[in-house]
Amino acid sequence: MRSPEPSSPSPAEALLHGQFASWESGSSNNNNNGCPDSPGGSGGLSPATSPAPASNYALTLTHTHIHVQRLSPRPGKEARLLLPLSELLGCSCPRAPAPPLLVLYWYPPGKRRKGVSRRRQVRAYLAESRPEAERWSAAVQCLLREVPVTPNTEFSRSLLPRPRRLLLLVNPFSGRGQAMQWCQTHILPMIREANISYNLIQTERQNHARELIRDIPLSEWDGIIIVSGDGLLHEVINGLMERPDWEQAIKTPVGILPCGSGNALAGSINHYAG
Ligand SMILES: Nc1ncnc2c1ncn2[C@@H]1O[C@H](COP(=O)(O)OP(=O)(O)OP(=O)(O)O)[C@@H](O)[C@H]1O
Repeated sequence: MRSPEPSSPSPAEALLHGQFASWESGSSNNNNNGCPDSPGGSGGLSPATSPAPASNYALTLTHTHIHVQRLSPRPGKEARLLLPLSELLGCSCPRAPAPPLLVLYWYPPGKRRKGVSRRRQVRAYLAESRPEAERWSAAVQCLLREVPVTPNTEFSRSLLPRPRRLLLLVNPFSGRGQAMQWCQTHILPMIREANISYNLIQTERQNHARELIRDIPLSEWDGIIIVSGDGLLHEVINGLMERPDWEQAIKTPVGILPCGSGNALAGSINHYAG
């Protein structure tokens, strides 16, 4: 977790407050950043395998953070931690028969030699009941989707807007031919963690993406993501500009996840974005 935060949230700031138990990650847990007994880690989730006693936490949700205070063992100032919502990708509450977990997918920034990188961490907390875990999951998602909420809000999934929908266009032959593999291992898991729904289309030939984008109802999509090199992006822009509604169509958010050989455009965007 990030650096310890000395101050607790005031009761007026709290949107939700509750008690949870720790839930260990199945894989090695070396991402605690100095937080002893912190639940979660970098891998998948599984029941605690060690006989170590469970830690108990008080979680407080505010508009900007999740405050985590360890209650036992060894409560105290050093056991108080802060999760900024700006670093949270999403959350989930796995369905029964899984236990009532609040699972947080967290990507804190870390320094590397050049620029900043983000490393995935999963934090899971065992709630007292399934309705409580679902209430927290809904509340966190409301905040991530910028739904206006107050401490009086009765959090439930019904408050959430429809999930965002992305159209992914993947050129399986771009670059070294690893675009689909990257999708499976990196991109799709992140999209799912962010509670985004998607449709993935593999391009089958030259101009496939261009024709597709020219003809599909764009209102069904919140954005188009290109998993490829510059060539496919070029096709998508051409497809948007060839539509009768091009003036509106060209405003569709388009993203590129570079998997080509040159990736000059993605490199240039990254460079100018800092
Ligand atoms: N299934 C496919 N078979 C053959 N060509 C394809 C297929 N899908 C897309 N293409 C074409 O391949 C061209 C090159 O693809 P892309 O730009 O993604 O990769 P790249 O050439 O490796 O990357 P870069 O442009 O960054 O060097 C695109 O213009 C596209 O028209």
